Amino acid sequence: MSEAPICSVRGLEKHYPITSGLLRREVGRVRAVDGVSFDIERGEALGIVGESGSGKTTTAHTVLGLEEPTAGQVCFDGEPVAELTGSERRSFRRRAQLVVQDPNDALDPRMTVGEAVAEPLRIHGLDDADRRRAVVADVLERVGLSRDDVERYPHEFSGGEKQRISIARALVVSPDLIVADEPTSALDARVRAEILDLLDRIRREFDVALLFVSHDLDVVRRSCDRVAVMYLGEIVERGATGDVLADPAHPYTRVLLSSVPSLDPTDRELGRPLTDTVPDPSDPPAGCRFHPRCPDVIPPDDLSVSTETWRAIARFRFSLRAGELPEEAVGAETGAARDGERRTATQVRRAVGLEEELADPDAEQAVGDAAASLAAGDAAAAAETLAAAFTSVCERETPAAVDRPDGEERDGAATGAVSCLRHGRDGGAEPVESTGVDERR
Ligand SMILES: Nc1ncnc2c1ncn2[C@@H]1O[C@H](COP(=O)(O)OP(=O)(O)OP(=O)(O)O)[C@@H](O)[C@H]1O
Repeated sequence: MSEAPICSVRGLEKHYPITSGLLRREVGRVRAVDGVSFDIERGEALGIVGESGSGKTTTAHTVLGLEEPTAGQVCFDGEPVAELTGSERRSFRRRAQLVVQDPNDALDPRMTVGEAVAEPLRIHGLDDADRRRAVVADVLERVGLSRDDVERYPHEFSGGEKQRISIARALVVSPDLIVADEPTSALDARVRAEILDLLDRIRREFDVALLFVSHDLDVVRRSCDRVAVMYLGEIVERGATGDVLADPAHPYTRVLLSSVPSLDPTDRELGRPLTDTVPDPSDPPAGCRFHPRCPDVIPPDDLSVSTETWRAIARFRFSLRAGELPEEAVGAETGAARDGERRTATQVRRAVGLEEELADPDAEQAVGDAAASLAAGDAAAAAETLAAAFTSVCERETPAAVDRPDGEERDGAATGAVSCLRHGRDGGAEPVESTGVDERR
């Protein structure tokens, strides 16, 4: 593709200050978006996918200029958005439109459909009322409504129809980019499919680019040419949708995929995160931000246990830190044991799946000590022992984005990238594909 992208995002950051006291002194920052880069080509559909709180909406709003970036740059049609003034800024506001999840947020209940869809035209300078009426009637038909709907009010329409009206409002000013933030999550499956079909048709008919923000991989699979996967304010993997979903290179992408109910149980188990708690974006984990949840977290070089055992150790360590240990593993003094009885170290080890003696003597010593500390109610000592004995490179090194292993090339450049230390390290470990095989003894 030789034409410059319609939108180009580089090193984008959006941090929200956390303040305290009367003087509202800054005591921290929510790193909602933390160094994100991507391009949206003209006429393509790019999906941003990730769990709640990963920074998708903040990215979308910052792209549209609704939020000011803390750092980094958004260029629209080659121009830095932050530097646009006057008519250029107005033109950007027309050319980049937003469709939100709940159409009720976009529609004034006191305005007729005709008024609602005509409003952006008026704001952007189409003063001729007859012309406006003609354009509105045409757009309503293009989104699957009737030109006779102009006199009706939003409450007379179903959820799906209201979303069509809000799409008509975006489309009426002939944008080059529509940012659709969870456009179908409030709709039932049948209507969702209809709205996705509509957006797809609009993209082709009007050659408008779409930025889809969604937590739903099925939406992305269905509607997007390319996908960027976000976790805790960062893009961890991006590439052609087919490549990324068929062969995810980042463990987080596998975790997201494994939450899709249609997968077979083996795939689902492979993508099970070590812990469920998403860390606070004001205090993200060091190194790879996903490491405390990552089922493929890299073991210490000198550890000689099976992959399965390493996973159990890592789960023990990070669940303890996240406060997610099973009740059976928690000593009475920590206040969480149901029966108020003290646990034995053996019971703790059984509860975390490490009851058998480990072949590696150092690992055995550390797990035994940690279990004993926990049984005695000293969770802090247990956490310290595990952290000292089982430090992963994933918490020391921040992964750089490297080409996806099987990424196709376009114009000589790889189309996909992954930020995971399992890829691209010199002699680095390959992604873990199997469970239960003792690979390290
Ligand atoms: N105005 C704000 N002030 C402080 N923190 C914010 C603000 N807006 C968002 N955040 C925080 O930034 C992080 C990213 O939020 P964002 O809404 O962008 O995520 P998301 O991936 O779109 O999630 P969701 O799907 O739940 O909307 C969250 O931790 C959120 O609490």
